[in-house]
Amino acid sequence: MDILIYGYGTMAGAMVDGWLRAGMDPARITAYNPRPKNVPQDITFTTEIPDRSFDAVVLGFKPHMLGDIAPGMAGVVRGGIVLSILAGVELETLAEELPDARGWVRFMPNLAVALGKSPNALVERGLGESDRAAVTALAEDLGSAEWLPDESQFELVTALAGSGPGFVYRFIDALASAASELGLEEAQAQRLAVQMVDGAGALASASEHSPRELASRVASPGGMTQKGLDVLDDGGALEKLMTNCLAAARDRGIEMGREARKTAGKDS
Ligand SMILES: NC(=O)C1=CN([C@@H]2O[C@H](COP(=O)(O)OP(=O)(O)OC[C@H]3O[C@@H](n4cnc5c(N)ncnc54)[C@H](OP(=O)(O)O)[C@@H]3O)[C@@H](O)[C@H]2O)C=CC1
Ligand SMILES: O=C(O)[C@@H]1CCC=N1
Repeated sequence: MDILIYGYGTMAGAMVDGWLRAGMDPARITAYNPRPKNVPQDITFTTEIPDRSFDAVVLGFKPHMLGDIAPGMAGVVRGGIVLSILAGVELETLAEELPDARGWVRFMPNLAVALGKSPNALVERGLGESDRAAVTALAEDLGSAEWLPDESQFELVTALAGSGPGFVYRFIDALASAASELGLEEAQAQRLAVQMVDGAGALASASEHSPRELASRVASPGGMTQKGLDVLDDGGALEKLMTNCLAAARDRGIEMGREARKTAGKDS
């Protein structure tokens, strides 16, 4: 499968890093961006829209740009598979805007693709079995492939797994700032917070126990951790905060989908 990256920004660049890290032949990757970008050696880069089609085309631009950009993409997607990382943009909109493709996939990664550690949410229209297997392999090179049966929860999944690193980074930052506020040297607080989350995440991944169970294993009866957990749990504070956080992100995704349809002239 030869791949065109159409719009080489932060996320698409991280996907290329991940695929190369997983051993993909760089000759399979072409990247188009209207302005020059630093790209890994050995992939092909161009600031001109290629005049041929590709097996798969990753949409790497901003969601609201789809309506303006799609007409110029007919040639590159002809007969291929569209892999859209555009937040909020539905399969229906992709199929209407890029009708020359043979299949459309919403492929929602996060920035950990660069390390092969992203859960990648997937939902498709028009793929046969072998295309689906090929897309699964592309996702697994970047972490894992999580196919969804339909799009109904895709914005929520995007909030959790796509935006999620942003929420975790904010949590790490808050932990470090709090420790620094309470007297620890700032750089050391940040180092400790980052390494702690790294180890805790790895343990949660490897463990047979749920995160809830792991938390109670950390909290020795009558000890320090329980006192801290009591603050987070008071009135369901953390759970309420996270529910509001995910709902706000999800709802923005739904709104962005509407905006993309409007820009594409498909909605009022
Ligand atoms: N950042 C993240 O963690 C995630 C992002 N996404 C999705 O990834 C997409 C890109 O986001 P992100 O990487 O953060 O944003 P960036 O701004 O880094 O990337 C957008 C890219 O689109 C390029 N671009 C601008 N105009 C055009 C055009 N006419 N044709 C082709 N490319 C164009 C930009 O080029 P230039 O810089 O030269 O203007 C830039 O390289 C979004 O749709 C977003 O929803 C999905 C999951 C996670
Ligand atoms: O913030 C955004 O809209 C994109 C989608 C998921 C992560 N970044």
